[in-house]
Amino acid sequence: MAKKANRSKVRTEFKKNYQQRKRTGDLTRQFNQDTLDEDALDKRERVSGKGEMTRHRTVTGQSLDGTSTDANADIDAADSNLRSGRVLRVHGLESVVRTDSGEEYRCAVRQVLKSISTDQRHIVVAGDMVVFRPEGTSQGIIQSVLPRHGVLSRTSKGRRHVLVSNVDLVIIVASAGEPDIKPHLIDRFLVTAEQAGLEPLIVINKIDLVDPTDFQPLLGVYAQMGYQTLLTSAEQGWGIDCLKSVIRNRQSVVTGQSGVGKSSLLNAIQEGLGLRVQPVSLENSKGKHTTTTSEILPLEAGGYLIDTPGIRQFQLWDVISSEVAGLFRDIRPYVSGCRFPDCTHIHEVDCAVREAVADGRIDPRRYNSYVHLIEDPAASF
Ligand SMILES: Nc1nc2c(ncn2[C@@H]2O[C@H](COP(=O)(O)OP(=O)(O)OP(=O)(O)O)[C@@H](O)[C@H]2O)c(=O)[nH]1
Ligand SMILES: [Zn+2]
Repeated sequence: MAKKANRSKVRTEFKKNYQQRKRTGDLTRQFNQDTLDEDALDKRERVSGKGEMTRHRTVTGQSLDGTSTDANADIDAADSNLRSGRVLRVHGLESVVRTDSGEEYRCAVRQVLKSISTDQRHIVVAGDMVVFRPEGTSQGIIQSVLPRHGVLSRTSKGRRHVLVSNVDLVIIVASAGEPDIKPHLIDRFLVTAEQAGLEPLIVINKIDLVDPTDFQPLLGVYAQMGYQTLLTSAEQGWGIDCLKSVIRNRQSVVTGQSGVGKSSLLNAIQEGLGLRVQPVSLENSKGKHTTTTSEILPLEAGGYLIDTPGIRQFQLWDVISSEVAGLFRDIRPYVSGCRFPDCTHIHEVDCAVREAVADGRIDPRRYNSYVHLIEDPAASF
């Protein structure tokens, strides 16, 4: 009975969303509020850039399509006192910025930047590329935030909260045992990565606890969809070199349930990354959240790793149910074959998705993940 009521709720939501998008002629757009918001912020920035902000505007404008090196060159031309760098972490009003040459500055945010943001918490986030004016050898003032890509965010109490920016790889860590693998949770993280337009890498850690061949069928399904997969043991050092080579020179975010070995993997990748590792709680085998602050960790081999506690629980993410099918790579190709354009692929007749499940073209376990995600988007694990 409760399930029936839930299905009808899901259907109503689908319809509402479909109709709204139809009205706005926006049926093909992937949900990417982040980009829109960044554009809006950028516009506000340019408007308020008149007069006092002229030099800042020049720097930002010239850096729009530039890499950090280009940005540096532009800045040198405009003002030799300005430097660029990446925000490693934000502590209240202070951000720690690292330059390309590895120097770190503790920076405040320029007052005018604060006034153009509707939510002051979002002016600067970990991962941002910023232009700052050094004051002394270790302090500075952030003048501008360069345009972001690969933004991960969540909505809390109706407000968007950017967790990290400029990400290009999401490492989804699961464990082969202790805690047991949860393919549904991997699928949820995959949907999140697809939604944000980021490349995912699926890592199954603690492979020392099981027979690796047990995982071949599961990994085969993911590989068939074009996802990169990797078996590791942080404890035994297995698969670590491979992981290192995949993440070299990229900015990767580490995600996954508590206790799967994220911190252990980071420590195995690079000694002294300094993350705390605690034994999995004996009572429930779920592990404790021992990592508490967001941080971009520079890698000796090049690139950055991001450990962000806020993205560990899927329910923190915004996923619009009518768009979920399009975020499942294996379900997406069938969606256009359904009789009803607002098909939920759960109970409708002439549903191309359900037909593909019935004759084995879609893995039934993946389809179950889809149904769970639609019926219980806020499921906790
Ligand atoms: N057997 C085995 N145990 C591992 C492995 N990797 C990590 N562990 C253990 O799993 C437990 C949890 O590891 P963490 O690295 O703290 O896990 P986490 O994902 O960072 O946990 P949170 O910080 O709570 O999110 C620790 O007791 C580790 O020693 C592995 O490859 N094999
Ligand atoms: Zn359908």
